Amino acid sequence: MEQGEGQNRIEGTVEAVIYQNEENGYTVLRVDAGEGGLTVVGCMPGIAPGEEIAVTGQWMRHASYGEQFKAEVVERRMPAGEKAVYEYLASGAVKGIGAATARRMVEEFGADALHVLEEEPERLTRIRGITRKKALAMGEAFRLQMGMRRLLEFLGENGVELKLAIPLYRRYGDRALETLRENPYLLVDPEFGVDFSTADTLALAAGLDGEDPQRIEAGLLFELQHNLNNGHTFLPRRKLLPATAQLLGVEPERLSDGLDALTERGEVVEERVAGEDACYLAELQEAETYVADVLGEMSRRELLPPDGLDDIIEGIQNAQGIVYAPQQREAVALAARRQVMLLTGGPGTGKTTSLRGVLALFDVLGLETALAAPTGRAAKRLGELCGVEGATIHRLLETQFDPHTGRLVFAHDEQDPLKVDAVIVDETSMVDVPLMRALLSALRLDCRLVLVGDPDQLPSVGPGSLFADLIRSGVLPMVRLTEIFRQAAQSAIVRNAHSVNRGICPPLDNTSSDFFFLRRRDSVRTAETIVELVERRLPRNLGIPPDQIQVLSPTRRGTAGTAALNRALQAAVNPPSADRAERRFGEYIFREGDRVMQVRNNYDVMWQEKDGSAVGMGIFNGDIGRITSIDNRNEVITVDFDGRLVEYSPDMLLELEPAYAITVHKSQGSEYRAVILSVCDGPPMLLTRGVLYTAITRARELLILVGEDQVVARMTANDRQQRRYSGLRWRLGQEF
Ligand SMILES: Nc1ncnc2c1ncn2[C@@H]1O[C@H](COP(=O)(O)OP(=O)(O)OP(=O)(O)O)[C@@H](O)[C@H]1O
Repeated sequence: MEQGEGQNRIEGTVEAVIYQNEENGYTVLRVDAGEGGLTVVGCMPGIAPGEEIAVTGQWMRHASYGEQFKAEVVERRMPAGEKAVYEYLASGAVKGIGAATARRMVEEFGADALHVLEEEPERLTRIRGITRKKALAMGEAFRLQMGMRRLLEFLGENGVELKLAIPLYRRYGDRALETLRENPYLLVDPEFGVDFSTADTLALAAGLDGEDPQRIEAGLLFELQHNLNNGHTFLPRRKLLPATAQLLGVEPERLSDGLDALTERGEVVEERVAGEDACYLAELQEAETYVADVLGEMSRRELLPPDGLDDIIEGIQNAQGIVYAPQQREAVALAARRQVMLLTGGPGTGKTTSLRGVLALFDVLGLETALAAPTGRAAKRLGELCGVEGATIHRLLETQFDPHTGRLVFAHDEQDPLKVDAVIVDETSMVDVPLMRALLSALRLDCRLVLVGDPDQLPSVGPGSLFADLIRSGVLPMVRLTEIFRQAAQSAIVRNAHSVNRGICPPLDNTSSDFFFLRRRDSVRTAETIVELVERRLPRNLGIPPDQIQVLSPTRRGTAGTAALNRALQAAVNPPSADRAERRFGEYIFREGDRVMQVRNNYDVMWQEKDGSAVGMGIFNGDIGRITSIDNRNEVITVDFDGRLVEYSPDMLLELEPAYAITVHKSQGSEYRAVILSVCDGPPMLLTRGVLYTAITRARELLILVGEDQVVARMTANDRQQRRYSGLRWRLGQEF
């Protein structure tokens, strides 16, 4: 599709509804606008033939369907006149009314039929065959529809995305419009995801005073919510007040009462934590306290080790065909004595080998053990390494949507705990506080827990620096593996990862066979080299096909950022072709054969195994797949995620991005045969040691850095980590 220019307005009568998606309201209409039929597309749930509409939007050219009008604001007028009312009712627009009933209604009430239906449905009983019960049900169905329509009009008039009508309705039912008018700030809830400024404009336009308590409280909650994305579980009062004051354009002193009101109502918890006046969203405070309490409790519990533990470990070593180093032996032995433990270490220090040892021990002890990881890829890899199935934590807990709140809930919790005796979690550095809370609440009281990870990897995207906090608290039983095994030490990838971690810039002299540096003096040349490596050099010279190479960049922006690299790599490895369909979506052109990534957790999307053998739910942030087909007629893009096929409708495309190049942050928890990292100048916040270390440790066989050597040196030296406000370590310390 090509985008036309400027806003246009058309008016007409709906002739036919060609397509309507019940879930998200996406609709394709045939509209009679006086000069023949037009195609209008957009979010217009419940719209029906016979309705008069006035639509503001833009003309677009669709590759297969030609010109169509994309609606942004839709004003719907009720059909007037007997003919239009009849057509509207006969179209099936109102549940329970078909053509025959429509005819009788118009015969009886004329053009007033709709008024009767909405205001005095009991009068419908005058029509033969309509009982009182049925009449009331018809009236109710119509009123519901009118509610949706008015809600849509309100959203349209206020420049809020129309597609929010559906989730608003799901949450608030027929009181949605009223509730929204009373409190426009509810749109800022993460479920609706509207900018604070949009909701604020709406509220101010409706006459709310700039210092109204409602506005101030909404601003404070937004600021706390927003800062979860920066990894903070709380904000100190001394930061929260000025930040909110700036957001709202009011004096900080004006905010204290609002904060007090929120605390009184229990939406915010203010608590003295590690010398700060910590302000928490209530659920985060609860989650953090819960995690500290439960892990503190588990840490104190000592278990009786089995008789002959040494012999058992001996047997496990023999079965694995290795001799444990002392630290590894200690790890397995600790798992026999404690209910919870941490197992940490850098690459090649034998974490996985020890984890397998613990798993084997639990097996000998007759414990049923679940293996889990925070991402799908990490879970899969863990399963492969251990020879048993690994699951994502979300899958283990069985994610469900609460249809009333539209929020995510887990099937397993204190009421319905997991039926396992032990859980081993890998890549724990990626687990945030709310997810750990959910996991802990689903463990039986005597369930064992082993948390494995590398604390020097980038921290979780979500709030908290959980794994690092657990380690630094010194409260949990822990084994830290430090010895790099000979086999691993032969790899320059492993050696250099460790040296970066110690702040020593790795040698960039290309004397190894798996770690290379290609010096390029600017980002244009860097990008060219990266494309050449993926397109020709690695496939031809080393036999590594493009789909086993992952290009990484610390940043999205700039010539050597992921956005530009994706365009360049797509043009090189999957160029336009007559036999590969494509579809434009925002700034992207998706094409059959493209490598793509799901960028949000979507728990209620359905996948089907390629061979049709199984179906399931859920595709997660960071999952990488390939577009197998683009059906522009039905507006469906099919993506193959390692054998699981998912169909993306237009509204889901927001969750899909090209993945020839991805940011280092998105690569966490995944491994690739070959990794190419672009190292060009950029903001120091992104050029950190943690980013370089994480990127290097993603590579299994080959790592190539392309760019400027000073940038590599600077990244190695830049050990600044953005401070995350979190009270977990402090709370664990208080426990003892
Ligand atoms: N006790 C041992 N004796 C000999 N080799 C070992 C021993 N423990 C581990 N290794 C070898 O060292 C290498 C690294 O071990 P492992 O994969 O367990 O480390 P890791 O910490 O999980 O590494 P990564 O984080 O890179 O996956 C492997 O090749 C493994 O076979």
